[in-house]
Amino acid sequence: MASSRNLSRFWEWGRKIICVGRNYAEHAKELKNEVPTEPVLFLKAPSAYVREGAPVLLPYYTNNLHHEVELGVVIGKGGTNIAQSNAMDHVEGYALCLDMSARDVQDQCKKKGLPWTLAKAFDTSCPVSDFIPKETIQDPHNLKIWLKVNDNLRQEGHTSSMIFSVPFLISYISRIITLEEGDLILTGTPKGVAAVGENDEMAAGIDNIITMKFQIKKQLQ
Ligand SMILES: O=C(O)/C=C/C(=O)CC(=O)C(=O)O
Ligand SMILES: [Mg+2]
Repeated sequence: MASSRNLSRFWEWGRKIICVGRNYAEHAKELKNEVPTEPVLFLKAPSAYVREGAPVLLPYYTNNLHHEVELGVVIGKGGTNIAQSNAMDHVEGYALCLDMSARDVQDQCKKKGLPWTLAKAFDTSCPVSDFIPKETIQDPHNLKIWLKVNDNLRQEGHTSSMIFSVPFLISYISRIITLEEGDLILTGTPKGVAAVGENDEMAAGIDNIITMKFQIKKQLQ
């Protein structure tokens, strides 16, 4: 699945960030949501990307910014109506990702029936690790992902607990939104989401494959 351009800096491509919500039953339950029978999808803007060394911003309009650690899937070969049986041929690699979420804003949006854009798609809402080549991960459904805040473990989950598998998600999404080279799919977070505040340090990892660290800073108005 050779790509025409190097995807090891996929965040520079400006392509879509497609997020799957409520893909772990324990997380759906901790936020008092029903366990879904179909994937819940939303989007982040490419300006949501942030890399280690730069801060994750605490938006001025939230009092409850949550961390969500997630496995990201980097698309190498685009397509529409991709069959589940071929879906993994469209994967170039993976990344460890955070889906930073302004939970109070999201709750308000849910109450008012409004989209989640303010809660989920703001600048720096998608911290990402280095690119992980596909060959490094034999099975994306056999990984432990974790997140600590100031050295305290907050989230530890196993990707075997995903409700919808990576091939299913690729196939499902591609029937609605054409997938393109450089797109990133966030596959949902396990339980343990909680608030972070100014100057907190988040560290996250996938097994012994990758780790990353980010600090929270207040957004200047
Ligand atoms: O439904 C809610 O209240 C919240 C859902 C999410 O934030 C979904 C995710 O982003 C996720 O499960 O990873
Ligand atoms: Mg999420």
